Amino acid sequence: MRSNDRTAPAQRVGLFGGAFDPPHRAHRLLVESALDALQLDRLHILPTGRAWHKARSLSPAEHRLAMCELVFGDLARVCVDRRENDRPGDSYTIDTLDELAREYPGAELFLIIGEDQLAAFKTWKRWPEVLGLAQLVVAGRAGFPPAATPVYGDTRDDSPVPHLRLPVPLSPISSTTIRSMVSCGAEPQELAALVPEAVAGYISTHSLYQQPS
Ligand SMILES: Nc1ncnc2c1ncn2[C@@H]1O[C@H](COP(=O)(O)OP(=O)(O)OP(=O)(O)O)[C@@H](O)[C@H]1O
Ligand SMILES: O=C(O)c1ccc[n+]([C@@H]2O[C@H](COP(=O)([O-])O)[C@@H](O)[C@H]2O)c1
Repeated sequence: MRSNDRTAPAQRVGLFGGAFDPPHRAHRLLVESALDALQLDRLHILPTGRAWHKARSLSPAEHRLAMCELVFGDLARVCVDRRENDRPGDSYTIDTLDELAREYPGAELFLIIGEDQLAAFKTWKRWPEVLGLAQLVVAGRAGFPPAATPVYGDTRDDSPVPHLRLPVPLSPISSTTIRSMVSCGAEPQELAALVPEAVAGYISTHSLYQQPS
């Protein structure tokens, strides 16, 4: 099929952003599930540059990018995309979506987030425009009750945000737990259920997360 063939199906492009400080096994599971369930042609992993919405400062970008390569680098159709770290100022998803919509004209964009971010979604910059550019795809998260199902035509301020659900088992893993275990002296092998061995080794080699955060 020629690339300018009008009958060619639209490309399906996923975005998965996060602090990834560090990336962990639940992130990897979400990505595998999204590639499969959404039949994505491409999935951009987007480590946050400046997280305006987080109280703590993130670890240096080069460490988080390197750990993302260790977690996701072997997956076909997936790229670790550093653009939010190269852009000056706070990181906003709408800016990334604007860019990717231009880079993939006519593509269907899917924005993958966890239940905790869905709950905060109406605090995001220009969130109605985010919904105009991408389909939200939500993974349930242990400790966060599933959001209500949106009702077509409901325009109340507190109406549920339209989204698809990702069929992924609930996982209690968080980067916070990993940082806290490391700062309390956990050995790399004690992190085996939470991060791939290569990431546990990277954290240890670079002495990350030695102080409580
Ligand atoms: N266990 C999980 N289940 C479902 N979604 C998750 C899980 N962990 C992270 N996510 C989602 O992955 C994205 C990136 O998350 P992030 O890098 O902030 O990890 P985190 O574990 O939430 O980190 P932290 O504990 O530092 O807040 C977010 O959309 C978040 O909701
Ligand atoms: O654009 C926004 O205003 C916005 C507000 C909060 C979170 N986000 C994005 O949501 C993604 C997950 O955020 P977090 O805090 O769970 O790592 C990440 O890509 C953030 O940049 C984006």
